[in-house]
Amino acid sequence: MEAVELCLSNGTAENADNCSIVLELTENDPLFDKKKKLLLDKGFGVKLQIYLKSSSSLDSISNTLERMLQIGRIIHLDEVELYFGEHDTQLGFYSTRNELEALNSMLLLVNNSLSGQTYKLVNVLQDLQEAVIDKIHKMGNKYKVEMKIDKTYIGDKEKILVQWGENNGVRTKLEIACKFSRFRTGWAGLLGSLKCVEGAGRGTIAMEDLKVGDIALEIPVSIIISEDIVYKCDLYNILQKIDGMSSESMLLLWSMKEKHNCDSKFKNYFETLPKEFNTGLSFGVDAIMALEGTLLLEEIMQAKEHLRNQYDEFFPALCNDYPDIFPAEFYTWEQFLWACELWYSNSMKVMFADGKLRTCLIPIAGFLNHSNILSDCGKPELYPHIVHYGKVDSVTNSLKFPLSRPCSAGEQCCLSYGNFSTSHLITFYGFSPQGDNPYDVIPIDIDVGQDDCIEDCPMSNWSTHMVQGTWRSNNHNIFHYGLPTPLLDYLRRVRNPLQQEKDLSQANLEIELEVLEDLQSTFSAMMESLGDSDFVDGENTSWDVKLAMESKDLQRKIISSILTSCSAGCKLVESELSRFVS
Ligand SMILES: C[S@@+](CC[C@H](N)C(=O)[O-])C[C@H]1O[C@@H](n2cnc3c(N)ncnc32)[C@H](O)[C@@H]1O
Repeated sequence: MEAVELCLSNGTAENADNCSIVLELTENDPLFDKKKKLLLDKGFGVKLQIYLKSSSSLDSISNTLERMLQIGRIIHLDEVELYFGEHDTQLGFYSTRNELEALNSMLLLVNNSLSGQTYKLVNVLQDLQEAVIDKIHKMGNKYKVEMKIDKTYIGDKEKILVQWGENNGVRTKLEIACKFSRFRTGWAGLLGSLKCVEGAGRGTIAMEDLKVGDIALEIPVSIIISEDIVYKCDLYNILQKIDGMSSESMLLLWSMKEKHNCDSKFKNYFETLPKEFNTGLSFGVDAIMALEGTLLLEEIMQAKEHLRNQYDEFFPALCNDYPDIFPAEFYTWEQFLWACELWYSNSMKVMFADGKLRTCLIPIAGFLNHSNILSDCGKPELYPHIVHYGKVDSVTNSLKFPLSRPCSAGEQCCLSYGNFSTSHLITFYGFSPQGDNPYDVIPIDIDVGQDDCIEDCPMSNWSTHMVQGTWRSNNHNIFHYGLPTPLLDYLRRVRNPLQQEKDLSQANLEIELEVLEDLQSTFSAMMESLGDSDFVDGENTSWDVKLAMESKDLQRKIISSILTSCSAGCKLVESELSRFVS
């Protein structure tokens, strides 16, 4: 899971009747040039100082917020959103994830500006704060999810862990549910749509109505499992002498032994962990065979090879040299894989008070599931309740999980593990999100040399190119075809480096045809390598083969959409070209 960092900075009070808030795109943003270009195109700079007067009316506050939001959205775009570059012109935003992050950054800026202001300015800032929260609420009404939980399913081990946590200073407004189903209300509810979540295992449910800013969960640093724990144990003296031994590897080896330790401080935590994680790293032979030709197969094989090399580096040497400290029965390849799956699927990156980022296991917080919601139009969305987490509060020496959007009593409270593709989620977390995931992209292997870069045009300079299902695009017109502009522009430039205007000249149209035919042949070959569609017999198919086939079908669906768009595009271009012939 990834921590989210803010890249906006806030300003200071100007005088008793004015204050300003500064929004800034920081230069260490890896997408700085591209975002800067977009900001300039929209008439903004990379730094914008917004002035608020104590006499500001509600209308002017609302306009100010809209302006701040336009900048905030661009600052919070991720690589995929920036590459595919389209935003929903009807709704006026890019994605629920982006909107939620932009709104919450605004809220943080306003909250920070509130301290130390004069009475009059506090009123204006509070109006702005309310306007932001109102926008967050309005977004949420469309996606209201209700959870049906059967409390008899709450397990004893989970109850004991929560009790242990509370005795050690954990504060929680969430309870653990072991089995639940959910159905959507709101527009979708009116349509009578019923959605069950299957296979998400345990999750966290709000015990009361939680507002934006409420702390859903607070974990003291003393019960967070981080590298500091290893430094205090008997393994450390040996591990520290091994060249290239990272703190992550030490933690893996520590957890393989600690789970057998009856006197462990974390015994209650280990008791709640599954015996098997069922991620892509545990796929059996049938599932691997079913994956032939897929990106998921590549991802799983690469990850497994890396882990196998790591295992072979340490074992059996450590068991042979120090059998008392590394008993062979605790350090089998299967146990190593279990520990890797634990750390991949349950760890979070945490910034500690000393400014160091450490990968940690966090008891109780480990029950938080990844947000995955279907919007009213059936589009799956990343819409987490908790966005900004992962930084230790140095005053309380605890990790807090504040709400970025409301969560009603009885609703599942989720965070985001990151903007991951389905193949990544299957490989490292063992699940495939519902419906169509915006991060399901197929990278295109083009060797983009330095000479190909256009210095003044950051939006055209991408070191990697990719495609996604063309059903996600709103623009299937000539010169677009539902395909990403950076890719099309790159392929056009390869054919004619001097092309400037996208007009309907014969030379341009001929290039369009070549580009589309080129893409068609690349993707036809990719489709062929996937073979025919497989039949899934729901009841008799194992979990891994089911996931493998789902993932293969998804890849087929994306490729098929590209082929359909290329062929529709060719027809459009040919029809324009026929004017020249006649
Ligand atoms: C950090 S744990 C969350 C708690 C977990 N559900 C449990 O029972 O221990 C991560 C695991 O939860 C499951 N999970 C999380 N979010 C999910 C989702 N949106 N859909 C399906 N499974 C999910 C996956 O198995 C994932 O590896």
